[in-house]
Amino acid sequence: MRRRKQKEDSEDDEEDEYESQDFQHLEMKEHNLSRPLWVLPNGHIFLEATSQFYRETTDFLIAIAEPVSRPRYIHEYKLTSQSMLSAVSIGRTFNDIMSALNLLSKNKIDEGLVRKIEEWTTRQGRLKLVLRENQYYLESPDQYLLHTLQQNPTIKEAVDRANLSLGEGENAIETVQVTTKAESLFQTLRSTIQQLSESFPNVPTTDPLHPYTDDVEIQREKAEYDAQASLIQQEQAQIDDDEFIIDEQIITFSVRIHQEYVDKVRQACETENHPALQEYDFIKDYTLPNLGIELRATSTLREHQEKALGKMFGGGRAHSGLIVLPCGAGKTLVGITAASTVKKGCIVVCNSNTSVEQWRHEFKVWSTIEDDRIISFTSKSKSNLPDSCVLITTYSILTFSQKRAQDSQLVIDQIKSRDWGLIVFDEVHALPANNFRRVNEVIRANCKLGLTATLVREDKLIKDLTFLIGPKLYEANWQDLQDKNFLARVQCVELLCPMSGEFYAKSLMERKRKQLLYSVLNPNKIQACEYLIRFHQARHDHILVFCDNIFSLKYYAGLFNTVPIYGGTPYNDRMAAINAFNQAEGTSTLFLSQIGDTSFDLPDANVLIQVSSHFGSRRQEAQRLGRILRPKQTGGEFNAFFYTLVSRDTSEMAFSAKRRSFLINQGYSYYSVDTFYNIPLIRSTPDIQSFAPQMHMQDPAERRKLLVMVISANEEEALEEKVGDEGSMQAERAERKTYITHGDGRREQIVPSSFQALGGGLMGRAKAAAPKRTHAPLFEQRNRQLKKERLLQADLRRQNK
Ligand SMILES: Nc1ncnc2c1ncn2[C@@H]1O[C@H](COP(=O)(O)OP(=O)(O)OP(=O)(O)O)[C@@H](O)[C@H]1O
Repeated sequence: MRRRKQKEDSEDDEEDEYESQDFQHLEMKEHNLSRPLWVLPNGHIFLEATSQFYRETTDFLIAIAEPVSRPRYIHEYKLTSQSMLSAVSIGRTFNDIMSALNLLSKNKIDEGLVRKIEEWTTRQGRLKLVLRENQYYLESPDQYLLHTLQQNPTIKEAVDRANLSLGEGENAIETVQVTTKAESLFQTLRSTIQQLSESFPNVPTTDPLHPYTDDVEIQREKAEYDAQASLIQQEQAQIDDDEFIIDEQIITFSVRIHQEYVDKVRQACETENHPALQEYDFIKDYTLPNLGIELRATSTLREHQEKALGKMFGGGRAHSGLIVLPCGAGKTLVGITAASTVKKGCIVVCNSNTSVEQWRHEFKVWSTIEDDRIISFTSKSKSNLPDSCVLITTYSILTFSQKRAQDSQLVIDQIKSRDWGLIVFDEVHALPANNFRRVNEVIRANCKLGLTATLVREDKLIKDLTFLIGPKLYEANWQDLQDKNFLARVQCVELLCPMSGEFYAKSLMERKRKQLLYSVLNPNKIQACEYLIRFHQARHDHILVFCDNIFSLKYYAGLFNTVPIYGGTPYNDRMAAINAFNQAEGTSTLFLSQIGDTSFDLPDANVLIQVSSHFGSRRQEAQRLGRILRPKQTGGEFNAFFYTLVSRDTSEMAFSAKRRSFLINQGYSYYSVDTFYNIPLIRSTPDIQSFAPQMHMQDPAERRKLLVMVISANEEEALEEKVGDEGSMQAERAERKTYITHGDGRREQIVPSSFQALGGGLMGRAKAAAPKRTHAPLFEQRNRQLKKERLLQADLRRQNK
């Protein structure tokens, strides 16, 4: 595990790699001033965010390319094989893409890149695995490809089995479906280019971001810009004529495959280098019973939610894939709308019991579904399934591999015995791929939707998601949502705290793992943290303090007489603290371990201070930022504050730089300051020092006491808390033991204290409840520490004299 973590941290993602090349000799096109894109031969695309065509061009780029970095003025995207798969899955074709790119690019597009795009789009887009009228088909416009694929033994077997099960008079192998080319092209490119043409006459003059001012020279340039815009408009009209008004026919061939082979056939197509996109023709599904669910008349989708769902349901079929929206942008409503559109049995899988309850609540708020049609299946709640329902459960329940409680097993058997219209994977990025495979084994779902805030994962397992669920269908731009007030406006600050001399000196004598404790409990960092807490308390803010190391978390929380929230916090204490935080009228402060990264709903939090974190994890940084992203009604330029406290000259500095990179690429700017007086918000606030005299760590005796405590801590105490599925599984195990069967067959539930210690079935680690293992190396280590402690005490006594 440890080794894996290190691997995650050391690995650099492909996103980070950037080939530096000389692009001075790009051939510029006519009217390049008003075209918004630079398309480089290496597939990187740069968008001028100041362009009048910014909005439409962004929609187009999001559909065909991976966002690399989107700061305020210039956005960078990258064309990749995966992004092309996503583009093809939502109906883009090579011609669509090239027409739009040629129109929008300032420079002529490199021939090599054009060939690459052609290869990506034609190879990947040619095959679909379609569920139509309750039969599975491999579908392609390329008849030869379908024949070739049938040479693969698995696909051949799947086709042969399907033929065996055909009824008399049914058509044998291939069927033909016809659509017009004009129709399909119209549906795709039209939306992009027509929107562009509509916006051409409106050259902005008052846009503050726009580079044009009153200067005479600039006015001349602007006139030229206007003239170019109308020329491009004509060019666009020309494209309409050439590309759209062709009433040609596209013929689609399909071959039927047996239902039992669906996953194997997908795998085989992948191996043959022709990944099959999954589509579900839910309108023509007459086998699965319908589910009575509609969105309420009062539920109005936001623009980004509509766009995401538009991609999922393009062409009247449901496309399996991933939707990426930042925390707080309304993924839950996207999932609920998808369920209300498909109107068949739906499973939602989330990562904690708390999330299960939240989803249940939101289904009731946004949709008309009857109460008895929403079933929560957790370690605490189990019931029989009606013929069609929304089932909300957790990953750990579905993937639990040991013997289950009898009533759990009954529910699992019911889940396995039927087909589901839709499965929604919440927080899809957080789970290992083998868990998804296990979920796939348990559930047969016709369409799969993965929801996530970030597709960043240090271990590259994210690529497996494309295979297991489907390509990315939509990814929102964080800054755009912030500008529209759908997200809070966050100021990010990294505060560098010098290591206090005695802590630094002693930490050098320790092994790497233990050094972490010295950096987290660095008295200067504690002071900075306390200062920020007191400052924001005075503003009546809702403050979250994150610390992944439990030993330190307890210390920080202790300074404020607060209960720390981590895996070992008893369930009732935990919920009481969270409820108090959410209901507080004035200020409130919560100290959390990494179980707070995703598990709890804390909508009012607007300040986050992290004193320790999981190495260089960009995903955790993004998740944590998400904790304060819920839109806020108040505030000036910024209404949420994200602080990372870093001990100078320690490994924390390198990790911090890596953690920030994801958010910087989302357009957030970080202030790095070396004293809290330089934090912009604090500098502009009067009376900033008024509470300084009451603060901890001013008395040398208190610092020494802390130093002794850190020295005497053992290495295990320097470790992070381990959270995730494991905790929930342990809860499930504990839960199994909580039943006794009486002589008359009656079962009675008992809640043992260890179960309480686990947090009553929520996330958390049994570590706190489990007895500590004792063995020789630990004794030796302890002895070494005692010796060090005695030496230090003597040292301190000498200094005091
Ligand atoms: N279309 C909408 N209209 C009004 N409110 C909305 C809409 N969509 C979402 N919200 C509200 O925005 C808030 C955040 O939504 P939600 O919890 O679904 O976000 P999320 O993306 O799942 O965030 P997280 O990852 O933090 O759970 C909720 O209070 C939700 O009710």
